[in-house]
Amino acid sequence: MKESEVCVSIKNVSKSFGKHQVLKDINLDINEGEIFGLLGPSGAGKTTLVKELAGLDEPSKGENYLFHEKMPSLNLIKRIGYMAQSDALYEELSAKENLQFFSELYGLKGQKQAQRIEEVMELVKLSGDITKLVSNYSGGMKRRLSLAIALLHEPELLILDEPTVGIDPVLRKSIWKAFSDLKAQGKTLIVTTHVMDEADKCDRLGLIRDGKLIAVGTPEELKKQTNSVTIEEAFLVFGGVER
Ligand SMILES: Nc1ncnc2c1ncn2[C@@H]1O[C@H](COP(=O)(O)OP(=O)(O)OP(=O)(O)O)[C@@H](O)[C@H]1O
Repeated sequence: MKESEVCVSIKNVSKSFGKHQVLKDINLDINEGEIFGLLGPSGAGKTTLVKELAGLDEPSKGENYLFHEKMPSLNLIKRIGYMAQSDALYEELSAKENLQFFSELYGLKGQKQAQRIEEVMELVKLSGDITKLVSNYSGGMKRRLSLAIALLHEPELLILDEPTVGIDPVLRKSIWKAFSDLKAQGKTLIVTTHVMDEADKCDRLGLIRDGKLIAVGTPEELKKQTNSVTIEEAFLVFGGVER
């Protein structure tokens, strides 16, 4: 089998906000074509790390490389799709107008734009609500629209911060199916989550606690190494909690 190319390389990354060190010497490679889950409790540093990968923030120490280029880099913007934890949508516009606005930013025009808008809305099951104002969307619908926007320009790397928060289990399942279809097309996905059953669907996981990467491996490896039945249990063992 061909060795997969490294897509994301995090090298000795630390981040402090004032005196508060939020990321502590993180080293991690993520390969092309994998679904990589960043798992950790609230406040562990997941958002801080993915924001850096998306080019929205910079480390205090160390470097992040995407496609062998140091971030932040404007060259890479078109190759990345980023879905933030809080939805960055124009509430006073319809979903369609939001999609058109972001399409223009990515240089998608005319027939191609119309086609992509249709495809992504179909994927997140919002086609029937495309003309509604975003202010009339529910929280879960806004999440799905944000995901649709992140997918518009068919990025090679998707960075998704808690993509399924507020989404019901049936739809969550179809969204995870969409993730594995994207992976099958050769895309790379980085997904932050604190939902343990989602963690099991990732190819590999990075466990983050108090800004430290405490373990990396496939869900099976992590469970085996800790003699655990669930990822939740494995997480606790890696975090030093007595069972
Ligand atoms: N701009 C900022 N200024 C000061 N502190 C910050 C800033 N951004 C994040 N933090 C702090 O960094 C820590 C990590 O936050 P982060 O959002 O990365 O965690 P998280 O793992 O994504 O948590 P959650 O799942 O709740 O989003 C928290 O203590 C947070 O308060």
